[in-house]
Amino acid sequence: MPTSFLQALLDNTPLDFMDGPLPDGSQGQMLGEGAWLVEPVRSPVMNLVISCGIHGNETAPIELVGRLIEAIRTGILCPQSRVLFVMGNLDAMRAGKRYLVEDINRLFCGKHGEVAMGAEPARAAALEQVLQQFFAGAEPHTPRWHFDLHTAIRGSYYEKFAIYPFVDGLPHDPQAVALLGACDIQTMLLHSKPSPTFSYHASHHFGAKAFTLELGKARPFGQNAGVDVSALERVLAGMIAGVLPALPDYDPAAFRIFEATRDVIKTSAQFKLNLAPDVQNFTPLEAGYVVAEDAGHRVVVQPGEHIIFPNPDVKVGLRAGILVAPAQLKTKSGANAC
Ligand SMILES: O=C(O)CCC(=O)N[C@@H](CCC(=O)O)C(=O)O
Ligand SMILES: [Zn+2]
Repeated sequence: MPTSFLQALLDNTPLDFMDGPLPDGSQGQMLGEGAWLVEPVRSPVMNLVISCGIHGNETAPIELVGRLIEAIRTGILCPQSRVLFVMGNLDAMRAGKRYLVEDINRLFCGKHGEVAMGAEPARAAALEQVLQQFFAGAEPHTPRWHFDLHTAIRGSYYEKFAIYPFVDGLPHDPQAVALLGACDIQTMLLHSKPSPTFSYHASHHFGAKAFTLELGKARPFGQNAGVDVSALERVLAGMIAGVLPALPDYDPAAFRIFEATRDVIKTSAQFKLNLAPDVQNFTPLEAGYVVAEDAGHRVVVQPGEHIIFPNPDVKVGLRAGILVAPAQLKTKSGANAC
């Protein structure tokens, strides 16, 4: 058995050993750099995208995906689903950085065409193409899922949480939330508008049930034992093998649901975030507090708002945090698009 997929990818050595038949007869095929397609022998139960490394220093998800890939390559895991594994920002992964010039999770839904040309906009465009190719090959009426695995820059009140993208005005699906519960993820942020992220792209353009999962705090390779991703790994392995776990009905008491109330946008170089560097994700803020100040305006906290992803170091024009508030799963409509 040659070296692991992940090691070869990080070392930038040839990956031709990933093309061809797998121990159970499934077929593996590289669809470009860092994107591995697995086609099962029989008609696939579902279409499943598992991505990681969209931010290069978020290593716990990269290690998890590496383990799933090796389980398939060694015949321990026999795919009954079509699976696309995506390693996102390869240059940043190799450099151990979130990104080099552009955050590619701000460049999907075509936003890569609105920034200066470079390796990261090109990578976002290439990943859009890979998703297009993958879903074009999906059999009609087979379920489509996308799990985009991340870790957060900061610590969080709730170590693991999911971001469920806006579903273009459709209700967020309680059964999908119940599935995340089976992954030991009980905290959900429901987005209420389109975003230029990989998961929203898969949801909006290809109708996948898509999530961004935050799995603890970003740490270097080999230092992720502190976060327990075993339940998620079991569920993903099951889905690869064509099985969804038996799900109880959605129980509101079992989940902490938050809704995004608004993004805090950095609109100028004068932007100032009035939060300590160690403030955790989901910290409740006092109503009336000026959480951010920028050229010509102040962001004043409304009752019930909490902060996640506070980051004053983003580029001007980008999100420097999200204000969220406790919510219920809703069934509202009002379509929109990215
Ligand atoms: O910890 C942080 O500040 C960012 C962690 C992260 O990468 N989160 C994703 C969330 C994507 C979404 O809002 O759907 C991101 O910022 O891209
Ligand atoms: Zn991330």
